[in-house]
Parts: sequence; C-alpha cells; structure tokens
Amino acid sequence: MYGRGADAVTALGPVSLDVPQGSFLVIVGASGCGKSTLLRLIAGFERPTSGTVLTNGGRPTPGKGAGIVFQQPRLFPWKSVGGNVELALRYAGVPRDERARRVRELLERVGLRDVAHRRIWQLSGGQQQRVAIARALAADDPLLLLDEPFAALDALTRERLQEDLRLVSVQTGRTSVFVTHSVEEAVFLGSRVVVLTKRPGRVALDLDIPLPRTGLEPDELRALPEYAALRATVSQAVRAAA
Ligand SMILES: Nc1ncnc2c1ncn2[C@@H]1O[C@H](COP(=O)(O)OP(=O)(O)OP(=O)(O)O)[C@@H](O)[C@H]1O
Repeated sequence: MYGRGADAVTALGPVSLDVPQGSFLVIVGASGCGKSTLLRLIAGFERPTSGTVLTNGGRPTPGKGAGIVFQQPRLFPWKSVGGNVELALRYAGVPRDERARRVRELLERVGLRDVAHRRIWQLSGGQQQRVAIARALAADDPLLLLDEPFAALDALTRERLQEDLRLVSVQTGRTSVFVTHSVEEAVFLGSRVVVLTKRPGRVALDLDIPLPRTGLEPDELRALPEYAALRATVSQAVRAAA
C-alpha cells in the first residue's frame, strides 16, 4: 500500500508466487495494476505492507542481489560503452585485472563488441538498452529484473532485443522477472507467464510456457501451433482481467 488515509493506494492484492531458480517469469497486466510495484518489492526498493518477499531465502536488500533494467536505460552519458560496463563491474567488486576481459565478454554477449569505445549519446535507443542489460549482468547477481525494458523501442529493434535476451537468459541461466504489457513479448520470452488483474493486482492466470528454449530460430518458434495457442490463452486472460 502506498500513502496513508484517504490518499492510500493498494497497488497489489494478495499475490503468492514461487519463482524457481533459472526460470524466466513474465508479468503481464494492464497499466497501473501493480507490475512495477511487484518488481520493486522483489528488488527491495519497497517493503510489503503485509506479507513477505524472500529472494534466495532472505529479505531482499536494495541494490544487492539483483540486476535491474528499466524502461529508460540509466547510463552514464559521459562514459564510453565499455566504461559504463566497467563501472558496474567495479561496483560489483570485480578485481581491476579481470575487468577488461569481463567488459569484452559482456559486450560480446549483448552484441556490442564493435562499439565499446563509443559514447552513450552516439548509440541508438536499442544499443543503449543493450548496454543497460550488460550492466545488469555485470554483477554475478542470481536475479535479473526487467521493467518494460523494450517498451520505448521501435518494433524491429524490440524484436531483435527480445531474441537476444532469450538467448542471454539461456546462456546465463539467470532467474529473470520481466514486466510487460505485450502478450506477444510475454509468450516469446517467458518460461512462465503470470497475468495480473487490474488494481489491486492479483494473479488471474499463472501459465507454464512449455516451448523449447533452444534449437529453434525465433521465426520457427513463433510459427508453432502451440505458440499461437498459448498466445491466445494469455490474450484472453489479459482481456478478462482488464
Ligand atoms: N510511489 C508511489 N506512491 C503512490 N502511489 C503509487 C506509487 N507508485 C505507484 N503507485 C500507484 O500504485 C498503482 C500501481 O502502480 P505500478 O507502477 O506498480 O503499476 P504498473 O502495473 O507497473 O503500471 P504501468 O504498466 O502503467 O507502468 C498505481 O495506481 C500507481 O499510481
């Protein structure tokens, strides 16, 4: 609950979710249903008014234990691409002599190897979001939290980043919680999709996405009949929840 008295807003209803290690959970729901609030609770930026949030068996500490990617990339504009990632590694306590190698690995992973020396303002929006993902992966945090990271990008860039993030999630095995409005994005990325009702958000649908996570090209995956069926199920739940 935010605020007090007449101004109080109950953002989230009772929500009980257990997110197993290595899973990719996508939270979908209408605007204002409490998706970002749920992420902030997991990140430890907010405390629940009632109930408990545990990550890795303990109460979450803000700034520790989770890499976070927001809708707008939060980068240091005066630093280079590599410099931004290097700084995240420094904060994460990675020794100086390992950082250059790790910067190269992380930039390779998000497809930015060739622009390591560019300044942030010389990048497209999609490239900036890739830097934000590399930064979020820099610390070896077990959790990756993403709050509508692709919402501001054009459709083609968004699709490319979805494809790359899916691959990164398979390669790193990071437990991820991803918030979006988009049913298409949810079914493509998630190993599980949770649809929230309108505010105060409760779980309207909790669906496993048993699609292969490796071995298929994105277009092949999207062309599967199971894919269309899952998308229809989620879409229906989103409409009913709104
Ligand atoms: N710091 C705050 N103080 C007061 N109310 C807040 C605060 N943050 C969010 N709220 C309210 O809580 C509700 C849920 O907000 P939240 O940002 O979690 O929703 P959301 O599902 O992420 O929305 P959107 O999809 O539009 O980003 C909204 O009604 C919002 O106005």
